Amino acid sequence: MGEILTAAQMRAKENKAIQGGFAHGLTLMERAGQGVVDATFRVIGEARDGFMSAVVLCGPGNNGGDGFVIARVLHEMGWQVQVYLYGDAGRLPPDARTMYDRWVAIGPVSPIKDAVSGQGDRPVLLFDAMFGIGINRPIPAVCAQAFEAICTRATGPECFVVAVDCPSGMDVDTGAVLVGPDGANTLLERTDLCVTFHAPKLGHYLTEVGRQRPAVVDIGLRPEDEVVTQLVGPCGGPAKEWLQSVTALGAGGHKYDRGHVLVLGGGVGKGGAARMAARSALRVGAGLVTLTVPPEAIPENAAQLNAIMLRPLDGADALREMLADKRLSSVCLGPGLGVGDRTRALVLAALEETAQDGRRVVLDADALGSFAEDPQALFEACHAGVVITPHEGEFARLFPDLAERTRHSDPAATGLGKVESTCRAAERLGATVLLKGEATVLADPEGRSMIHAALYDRAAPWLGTAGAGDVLAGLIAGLSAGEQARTHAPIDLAGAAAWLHVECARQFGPGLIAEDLPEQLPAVFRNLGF
Ligand SMILES: NC(=O)C1=CN([C@@H]2O[C@H](COP(=O)(O)OP(=O)(O)OC[C@H]3O[C@@H](n4cnc5c(N)ncnc54)[C@H](O)[C@@H]3O)[C@@H](O)[C@H]2O)[C@@H](O)CC1
Ligand SMILES: [K+]
Repeated sequence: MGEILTAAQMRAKENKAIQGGFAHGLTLMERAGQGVVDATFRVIGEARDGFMSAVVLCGPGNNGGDGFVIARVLHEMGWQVQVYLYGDAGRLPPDARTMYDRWVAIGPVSPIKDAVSGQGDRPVLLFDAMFGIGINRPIPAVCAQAFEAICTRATGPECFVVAVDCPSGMDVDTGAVLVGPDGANTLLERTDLCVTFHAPKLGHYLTEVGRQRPAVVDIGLRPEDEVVTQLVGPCGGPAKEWLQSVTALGAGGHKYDRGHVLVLGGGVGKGGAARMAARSALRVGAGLVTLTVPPEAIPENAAQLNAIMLRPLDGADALREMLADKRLSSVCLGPGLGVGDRTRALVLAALEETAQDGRRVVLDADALGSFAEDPQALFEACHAGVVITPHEGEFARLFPDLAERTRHSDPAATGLGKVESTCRAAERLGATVLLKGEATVLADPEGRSMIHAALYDRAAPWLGTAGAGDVLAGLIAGLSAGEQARTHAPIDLAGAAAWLHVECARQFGPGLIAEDLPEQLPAVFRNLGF
């Protein structure tokens, strides 16, 4: 899994390298600027004769410093480069000032307001080096206007927009674009490629910044030595190797080694969600799956199930008795269970029975909805083996204060990014939280956090379909049941489930309905080389 940083972590890393004497700020900036140019040409290919024009928009901080390096590197390659600066050159920070001086020995710098008229030809390349990780308020209107005016100049080729570190105005911790009262910021939507340094930042995987994943330039900083957020996935290596340890599939062995999942289902006519969860648990590798439902719902379920076993369940006491059998190695509650007292009692019974031995419990949908009036009761009962899988609405009902502060558009000092609020929720709960979305965020009470982004080359918008969440809950329960699960933290299993969920959707393609997801798993595993 790859590592992703907050702005503060990136700054700390740079400061440590510079103060520790491992790197000079100017060297880092030189590598950053050169790296942006290299990454750009890797994507667009070599320049076409006669169309070698670029514009670099530089800001008042070190992001602007990168811009002056970019301008110089392009000039040395024979490009015609126009450079615009927002702010006063006399107030640039020292490294950026040095890079400015090196550029002005080569070519002119115009004030950014000169670009607002839209005169001149559109350049082939437009570099946004106005603001990077140092932005703390919306970008000045003149910067947004100059950018837009260049993109919409009347003549010239379509320009390819490169965001240096991030589209200016993006808060890299939350992925939110800071927009002032005086205008729009079109930088995010117009960005073709974002090139960042050392490691992606959270915002790059909470929001799409460009038409493909951001390019990451190695500027010579050391790898992470502290806990940082991880990006779920095989991260360059073969997916099979990564999944082999997390799933029970590599193990072979007896069905009992692959665990026994208990899924609780709802009443008559409400059984589809739990059946999909159960089927997903079985397909993803659990050895056995039992669905347990109110006695009156047995005939309906019996008519639908074959490989999945079926047992009647009267209520919470009966569930306690059932869970006294420790061979039931993970439990999934919520899909189609119904909101209300019965579900509350079932959840509390399951949590109590599993608290001592750390058996894994997945709580989704109605299992969470049943605690909307009294989240504290859920917090008190949860233990480290639990994974909750709320969507944003369910999250807001359990953690109203955190949700309020996470509203995407709120860049105020009290705002929280999705990652930070999920971490706080996990801490409060004492259990793992998987907050669903295009960018799914996971956090556990040990302080680990992950993002699983269904963005860029892993976008699967058709996954937003009824019942997809029930499948995800079943996948997590299925991965949590086997012997192998004992050596993995719940967050790692939940992350792998989220990855497989999206992989199924991507391999199936548009037209997908939730039932297709577990049926796609065999092809997914086969294509991965299992
Ligand atoms: N030596 C280093 O520290 C390196 C820094 N790098 C670059 O430096 C960037 C961070 O540099 P900085 O910390 O200087 O921050 P930025 O260049 O992102 O911008 C901060 C500057 O803009 C001002 N500012 C913020 N919001 C503003 C607004 N709305 N209106 C007007 N001014 C505003 C701040 O007061 C500050 O002067 C990174 O994103 C990266 O591009 C890279 O060159 C790698 C090496
Ligand atoms: K930028």
